[in-house]
Amino acid sequence: MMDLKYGASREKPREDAAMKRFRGHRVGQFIHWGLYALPAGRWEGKDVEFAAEFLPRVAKIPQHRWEALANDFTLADFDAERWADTAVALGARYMTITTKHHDGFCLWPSAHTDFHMGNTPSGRDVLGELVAAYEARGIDVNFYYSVLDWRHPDWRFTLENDADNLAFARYLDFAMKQLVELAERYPSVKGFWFDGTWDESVKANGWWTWEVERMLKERIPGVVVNSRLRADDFGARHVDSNGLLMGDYESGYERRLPEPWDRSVAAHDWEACMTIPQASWGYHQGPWAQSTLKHPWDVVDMIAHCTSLGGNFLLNFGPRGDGSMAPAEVEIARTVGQWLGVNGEAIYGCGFAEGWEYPGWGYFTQDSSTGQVFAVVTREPASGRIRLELPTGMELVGLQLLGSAGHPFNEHPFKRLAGSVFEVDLGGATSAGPLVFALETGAITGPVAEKE
Ligand SMILES: COc1ccc([C@H]2[C@H](O)[C@H](O)[C@H](C)N2C)cc1
Repeated sequence: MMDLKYGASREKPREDAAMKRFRGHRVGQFIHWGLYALPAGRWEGKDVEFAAEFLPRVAKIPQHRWEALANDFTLADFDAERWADTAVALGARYMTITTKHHDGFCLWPSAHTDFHMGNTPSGRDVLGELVAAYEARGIDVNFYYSVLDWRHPDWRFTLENDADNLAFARYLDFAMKQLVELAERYPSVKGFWFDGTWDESVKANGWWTWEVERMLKERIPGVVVNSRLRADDFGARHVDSNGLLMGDYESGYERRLPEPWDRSVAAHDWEACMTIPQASWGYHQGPWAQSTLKHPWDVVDMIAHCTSLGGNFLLNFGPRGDGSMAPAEVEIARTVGQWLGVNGEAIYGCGFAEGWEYPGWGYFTQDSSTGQVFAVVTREPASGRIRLELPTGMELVGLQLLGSAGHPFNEHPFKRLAGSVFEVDLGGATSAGPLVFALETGAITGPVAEKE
């Protein structure tokens, strides 16, 4: 093991109450909102693909024209209560909001820049309104903060000379001041989601990333920080040069999940973040985005996939320029939330089911406190039957289809194929969306007649 000054803070996952709470949430609402929601991927009458929040870079928009958007950011239809209601509808237990994205615009009245909400027509403190509305509903709030800042004069992608080093030192000082400001203004925030840390300039300043994590944890005990913030003494990111995870959970899964399903992922805490369109985080009005919205059952499959490997799933919403949520995204939230309303006991507070192999037709999840195992069937075989392979020596005693109150364990048709292998006929089971069974199991006590 190398002796690192700015490496991982621990070798094992955090087991304190705040981390257990974050881990048990399993489902979060990501929100990307800023000036980019106004053009929404269209500039000078032309749709620009792959560019909602990236529009200023992709369309090479002059800085002064981008900054002028602040004058149109009227928040005419922004209502934090309605946003929070969308999170409730989704069944989200936490929300992560872009306080400042790569363009440098701040959703709070920062004292350290002029590019913020205070210099817009409404002057409203968007972050303050959101924290109040979400916490009133018992939903934890986390802050996304982009270290990358395209607007700030002292930002550097690389450090070529002393002048660059001096400028970037000023930038890191500015960013630290903004992070202290966020921690002081909104002390109830539960986590920080850092982004924009892939450039050489940041990787060469692992000490700063270590200092940021230390400062936040000093000011907000229990606060949860993602792995994207951290670089170690040698510029290694997420995982330090000794192979240990930095930050409190791995956050490299962006618009992808662990494929193939691999139990080793369950060794540490992690979170996958996902867009509803194929690839747009900010609202993009064009068919490039709007024709690629995920189906609610795709989202349910991803939620169960993450839970089965002990990870959280953060589904992104891109509100429109006027502050209204996009109706199509709200509809998806409602459908997923209705499914979670019936089947959430297989997700919330659940994780990796030790000893259960990946079944192919869906996922096994296990309640971390009761040990109850669930089968989430997201890819029903054409045969209408699933092969249920229990850990060796275990007996399937019965199974309960969630949401079918009164459906006693033993009624559902299943038969033993061999030893601890059973087949369940899904035939009669009906449910809105993927089926979930609570499994009642026991130890095999006597000889088992093997099927010929
Ligand atoms: C391909 O390079 C990317 C892709 C996504 C990102 C940003 C997105 O704007 C969004 O904030 C996502 C979470 N982040 C990684 C940055 C660089």
